[in-house]
Amino acid sequence: MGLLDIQKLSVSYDRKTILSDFNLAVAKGEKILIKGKSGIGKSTLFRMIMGFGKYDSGDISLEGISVDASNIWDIRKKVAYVSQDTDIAEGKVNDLVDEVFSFKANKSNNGRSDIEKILYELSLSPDILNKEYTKLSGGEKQRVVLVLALLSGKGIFLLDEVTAELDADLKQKVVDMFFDNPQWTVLAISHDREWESKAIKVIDFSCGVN
Ligand SMILES: Nc1ncnc2c1ncn2[C@@H]1O[C@H](COP(=O)(O)OP(=O)(O)OP(=O)(O)O)[C@@H](O)[C@H]1O
Repeated sequence: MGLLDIQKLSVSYDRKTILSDFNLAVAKGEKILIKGKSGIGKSTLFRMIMGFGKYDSGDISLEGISVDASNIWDIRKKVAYVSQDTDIAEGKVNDLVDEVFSFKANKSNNGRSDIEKILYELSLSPDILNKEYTKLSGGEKQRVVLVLALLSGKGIFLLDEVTAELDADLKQKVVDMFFDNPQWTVLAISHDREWESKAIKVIDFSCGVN
C-alpha cells in the first residue's frame, strides 16, 4: 500500500478521453516529476486527487482509504495543492498568511514563526507581507503561493508548474526546497529541467496515459 494510490483512473470531458485506466502508487517521501505535452491531462490528475471534478471510473486512496465525497476533506487537510493559476486572491500578502492560519487544520502548526525563514529561502523580502497580492509580479506571486503552501504544515504537495515564472537560480532553490526534505511527498508537474534532475521518478504523460 502506497501513501497515495491511484488505480485505473479514467477521466473524460465531453466524451474525449483524458485519462484511461491510469495507475500510480506514491510512497511516503517520494519525489515525482510529471511531464508531458500541453493539454494531455497532467493538471486533470491533480484536480481529480483534490476532488475538484468527477472521474468516470477508478479509485483514489490516501493511506489505504478510498476517497469519496464524504471524506474528501481528509485529503484536502493533508495535501497542499498549488495550481498553476496564481490569480488566487486579493488583499495584502499578510492577510493571505492570516487566512492559512485561520483554518482549524493549521492551527496546531505554529508555523507563523517560520515565515521569515521561508521568505528568505525564496529570496523574498519581509516587506512583501505588506504589499497587495494583485500588484506583485508573476514570479513574486508564484513564490507567495508557495510560501502559503509551506506554511500550511501539510506533508504532501501537488505542485502544478510552480517554477514557470522564475529565473534559473530560483527554480533550483524551489526544487531543492521541496525535493531535499525527506519527510515530504512531492508530485510536481513541470517542464523545467531542474525538477527532472532531482526527481526519484519521472512520469511522462506523452508516453501514454490514455
Ligand atoms: N473542466 C473541463 N471541461 C472540459 N475540458 C477540460 C476541462 N478541464 C480540462 N479540460 C481539457 O482536458 C485536457 C487536459 O487538460 P489539463 O489541464 O489536464 O492538461 P495539462 O496536461 O495539465 O496541460 P498544460 O501543460 O497546458 O497545463 C485539455 O484538452 C483541456 O482542455
